[in-house]
Amino acid sequence: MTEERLDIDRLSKSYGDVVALREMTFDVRAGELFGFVGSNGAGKTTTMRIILGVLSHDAGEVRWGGTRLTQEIRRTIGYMPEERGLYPRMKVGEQLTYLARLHGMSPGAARASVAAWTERLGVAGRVDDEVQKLSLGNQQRVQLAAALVHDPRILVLDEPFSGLDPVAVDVMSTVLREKAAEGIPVIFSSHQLDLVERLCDRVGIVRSGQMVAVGPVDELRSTGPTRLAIEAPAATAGWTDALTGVRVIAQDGAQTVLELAEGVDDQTVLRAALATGPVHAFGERKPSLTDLFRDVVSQEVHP
Ligand SMILES: Nc1ncnc2c1ncn2[C@@H]1O[C@H](COP(=O)(O)OP(=O)(O)OP(=O)(O)O)[C@@H](O)[C@H]1O
Repeated sequence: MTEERLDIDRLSKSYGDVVALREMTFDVRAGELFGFVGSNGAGKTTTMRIILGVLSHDAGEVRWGGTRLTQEIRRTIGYMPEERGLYPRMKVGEQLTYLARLHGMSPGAARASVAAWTERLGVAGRVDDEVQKLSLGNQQRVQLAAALVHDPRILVLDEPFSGLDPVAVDVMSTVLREKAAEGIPVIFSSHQLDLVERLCDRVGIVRSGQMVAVGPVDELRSTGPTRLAIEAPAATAGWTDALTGVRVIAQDGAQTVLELAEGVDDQTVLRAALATGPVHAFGERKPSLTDLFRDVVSQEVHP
């Protein structure tokens, strides 16, 4: 396979007795923004660190364009580590130039790239300040600049949105979309599911070190059992009790959200709702990414 695609193929990793990854498998295609989600400890950071080569793994491999990742390919990855990786006492501009040079850029190209990215990310006025003098959000902007400054061919970002104000979230989102539009595969982890749902081409949900659902958000939302949202103001609690294969997911005032088992006829549910009095709304409700995530997490195995 020569397509420019990052293949994460059956990665396994244990830390002593703790199994962090169990044959983690997915791919990130050139030009797509891939959201990597999962509960705390599900294995996202471990996967990303293995992709980067800063952490060893027990089995499996990572390929780029069909070739097992070499150090040379890894040098072309732009990485934003979760623990962040800037030198607190080094000046922003010096640090970014140093990183660009480390990735093989000429002094002139490095300086131009630093100027362009600090401007773009709104920290151009801080290039002569030490990193530790910046607010956390601004440090994060610098951290993104550090991932981008060497013109990477692949972007791997561990929770890039955490702690950012809404304006910075917009800037970060736009930059990531642009990078994907340039044909770069972009993978990022996040717990901000609304944002992931809005931004990503595809999403992967991880549970206990395994990829359990992957695909475009719309596709994932169309899978699974049918859910109905019904607004019946006269209905009292327990109005669905007599219905077989019907589970109440949420009850909020006049609105009830139900999940139907396979083969349950929604018209039977409608008749039951009408038997309670007027029905003001009745329709299918697709789960949000947050709903899907909750479903996945509720099946979590705790070793
Ligand atoms: N250095 C380590 N030593 C021992 N166990 C570790 C180490 N790093 C991670 N783990 C364990 O490996 C598992 C996966 O952790 P990882 O940090 O990859 O999860 P995550 O999905 O990134 O979580 P979060 O959303 O909280 O950042 C967890 O059970 C964690 O406790």
